Amino acid sequence: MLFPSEEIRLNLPDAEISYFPNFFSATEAQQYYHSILNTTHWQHDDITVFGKTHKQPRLTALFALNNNSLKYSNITMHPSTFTPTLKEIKSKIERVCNIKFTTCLANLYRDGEDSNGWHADNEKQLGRNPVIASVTFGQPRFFHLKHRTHKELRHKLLLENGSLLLMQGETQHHWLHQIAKTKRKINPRINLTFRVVE
Ligand SMILES: O=C(O)CCC(=O)C(=O)O
Ligand SMILES: [Fe+2]
Repeated sequence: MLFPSEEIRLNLPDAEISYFPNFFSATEAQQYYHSILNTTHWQHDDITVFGKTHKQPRLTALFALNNNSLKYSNITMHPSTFTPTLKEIKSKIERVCNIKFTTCLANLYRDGEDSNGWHADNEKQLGRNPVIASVTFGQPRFFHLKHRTHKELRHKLLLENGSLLLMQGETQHHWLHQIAKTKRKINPRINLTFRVVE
């Protein structure tokens, strides 16, 4: 696919965020979902937040072209090499991002109890204005955004199967994002976030 069907630019101040709902076809998305789910060595790390240690509420895996580890929430993740499937996805995304990613952090949200708390992807190793390309395979989940200083500024969008969300510019300086828990009975979701890690 040379041109994704549609680009929706979020009209939010201090942010540069685009959403591509059907970046991958339903068939492609389903194939990728099963392939990644079954071939990934998922890890379940302890995280320490506010001095308390507990299991992260989701499974993760890190892939990179280099040896650079990824550090966040007192975790250091060491990368495996990219699989052919992940390389293929990466190059499809790079056609719209004009950037070459080094790293992919995969998240597996097993059910509605799994989540990702409020944060910004602003670690030094991601550079000044990180470009983050985030893909969804499987269960759609809501992505929440809130402005750091203008507390009334909030936004929520559904990340659908086969979609791509692109965050760039100063987004990580001014906005936090999360995937909230839900009480609904839902299927697993795989999220891939492509980044440049120095
Ligand atoms: O699952 C998502 O869509 C978001 C993942 C995320 O924010 C992250 O891994 O930094
Ligand atoms: Fe994030």
